[in-house]
Amino acid sequence: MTQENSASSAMREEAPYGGATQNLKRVRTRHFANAKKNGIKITGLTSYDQLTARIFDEAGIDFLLVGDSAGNNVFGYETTLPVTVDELIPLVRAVAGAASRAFVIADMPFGSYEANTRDAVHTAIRMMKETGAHAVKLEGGIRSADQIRHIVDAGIPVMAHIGFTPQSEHQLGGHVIQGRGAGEDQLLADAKAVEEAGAFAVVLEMVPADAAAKVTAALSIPTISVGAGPHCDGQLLVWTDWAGLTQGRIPKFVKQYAQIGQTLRDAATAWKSDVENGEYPGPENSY
Ligand SMILES: Nc1nc(=O)c2c([nH]1)NC[C@@H]1CN(c3ccc(C(=O)N[C@@H](CCC(=O)O)C(=O)O)cc3)CN21
Ligand SMILES: CC(C)C(=O)C(=O)O
Ligand SMILES: [Mg+2]
Repeated sequence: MTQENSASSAMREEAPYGGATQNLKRVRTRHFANAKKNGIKITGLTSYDQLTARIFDEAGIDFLLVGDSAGNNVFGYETTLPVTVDELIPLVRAVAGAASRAFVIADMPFGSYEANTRDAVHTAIRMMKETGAHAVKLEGGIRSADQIRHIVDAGIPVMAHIGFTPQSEHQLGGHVIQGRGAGEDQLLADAKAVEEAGAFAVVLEMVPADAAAKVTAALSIPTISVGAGPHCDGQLLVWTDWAGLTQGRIPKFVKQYAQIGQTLRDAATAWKSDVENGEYPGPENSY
């Protein structure tokens, strides 16, 4: 039996107990393909540090994306545009070092791949060499197909990202849903282009569910939804949105699974009060 066959039959057995890749030593690109073939949903979260990486890895999340959304969530920028490769690399290294099972993907920052295929390959190689990531992600469909092909030719798996692409939010005119009406043909053409260029999966961000369903049916590679409805092959969210840590406007597609922000605020308030009242540190916290 080939490795391919044993992996997919193993996944069929595991499916009822814990998702696409539960008992695997390390998630690989072939498991993304197998999951689509077998109708098992793929799960991903962003992560920017070793603490969350370890927790999400232990929970069995299939892949961790070290997103340039670190610009908002770690560095406090208003957009992802100012993020540099040098800023992102230490975060990717932290996540890759902490994840023993999850597939770790390094986002390519704005300005690090668009101008030409040389820049794209150079950045992707830096990411792999200096971080221990297993793949890179970049934004754009037809416009990024040459870059995807050249990175794949260098031996690096690429996750594509189409629909709403935050690095071009000023061109798109804000956080606008993509793939509506005539935009559906563009979305399908972009999806086909990244598949043909060799991407192993494609993120669809802020796309109507029915358009995402058509893309998912038209592609052999898995589609990963970020606000693209239930018919994609997998789901991905920005962890700080999902855990209730982000301040300000949260997109409608996010469902919050925790209220970490409120938990931390309550903890800080209680601790401040205990210190001021002389209740902390007690004898049990003193030498
Ligand atoms: N996945 C993701 N992409 C992002 O670009 C992003 C995040 N998450 N989380 C943090 C911030 C917040 N962002 C967003 C993105 C969209 C809306 C939003 O309200 N969108 C409208 C739809 C807009 C439309 O009608 O075209 C919504 O109702 O969700 C808000 C904040 C952008 N950032
Ligand atoms: C929202 C995802 C797809 C992303 O690109 C990021 O977190 O940077
Ligand atoms: Mg990103």
